[in-house]
Amino acid sequence: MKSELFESAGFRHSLRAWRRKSYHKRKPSCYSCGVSICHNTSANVYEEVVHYQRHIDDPPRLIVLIGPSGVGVNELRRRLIKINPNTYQGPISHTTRPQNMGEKNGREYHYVTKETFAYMVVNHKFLEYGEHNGHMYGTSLDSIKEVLDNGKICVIDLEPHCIHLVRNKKLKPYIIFVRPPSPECMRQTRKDPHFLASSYIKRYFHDKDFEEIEEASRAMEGKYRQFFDCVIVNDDLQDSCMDLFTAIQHAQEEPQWVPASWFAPDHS
Ligand SMILES: Nc1ncnc2c1ncn2[C@@H]1O[C@H](COP(=O)(O)OP(=O)(O)OP(=O)(O)O)[C@@H](O)[C@H]1O
Repeated sequence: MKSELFESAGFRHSLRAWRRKSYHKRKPSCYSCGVSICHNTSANVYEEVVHYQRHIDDPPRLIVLIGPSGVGVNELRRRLIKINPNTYQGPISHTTRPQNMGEKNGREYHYVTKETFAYMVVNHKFLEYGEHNGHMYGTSLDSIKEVLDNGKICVIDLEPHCIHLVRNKKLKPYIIFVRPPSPECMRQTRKDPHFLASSYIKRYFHDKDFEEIEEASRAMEGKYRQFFDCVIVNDDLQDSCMDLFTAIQHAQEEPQWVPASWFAPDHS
């Protein structure tokens, strides 16, 4: 749990801040294709699907949370892990920032040199990576597999243009879209919380933020809806946590529709 707290305080803000910067520059980077804007959504509306029931000996399915910035993806993920750190875990990220006193390599982060980080980038080791305050941060695919191999349910938040990087037979992701409630409901429920505004300063929500979140949500859903296994409306925080918990249990224990290609023989 400790590592998760450190991680959310440090890396999440760093990566999310970097993502925002990327939006403004209109240059999100995608490791798999190396281009600045990746449209590789593998969108196949007529995808063949089969029923899949996870076997008890199979590794847990990866849980992916997607949602517009400010909707509460990180809060839901943080609460879920905090409530049951023996069951849920986030991947340990890599960083080039120096290790602080009291931190342990592999607990808060994997601390690596700039050269090692660059090597990992070139070798497509990262699902997402970015720079913040002069240091690099990244989530490696191996760190996700490590959590799953330990029998824990790995919960990540991801930008939707990266869905195709995890949507494969090895990770068998279950993708949950976190949708905002109406702006009016957000106004009522988000009176106290602060969020990371595009100026990278934490401040109270403004009315305009709620409209922007709703707009971003609509755009995201319009483009990526076919990949979502489940939608949670984040109105009341406790209810949403419960919905998330229930959805994850369903994903792990009950039959779900998944792409038939996950069970096709390998042609290697
Ligand atoms: N259902 C809710 N009710 C009230 N406050 C909420 C709810 N969900 C999230 N919040 C609060 O809203 C703020 C923004 O949430 P969070 O940081 O999780 O957003 P996010 O989707 O991860 O976006 P970002 O990319 O900006 O970090 C936080 O202060 C969080 O505690």
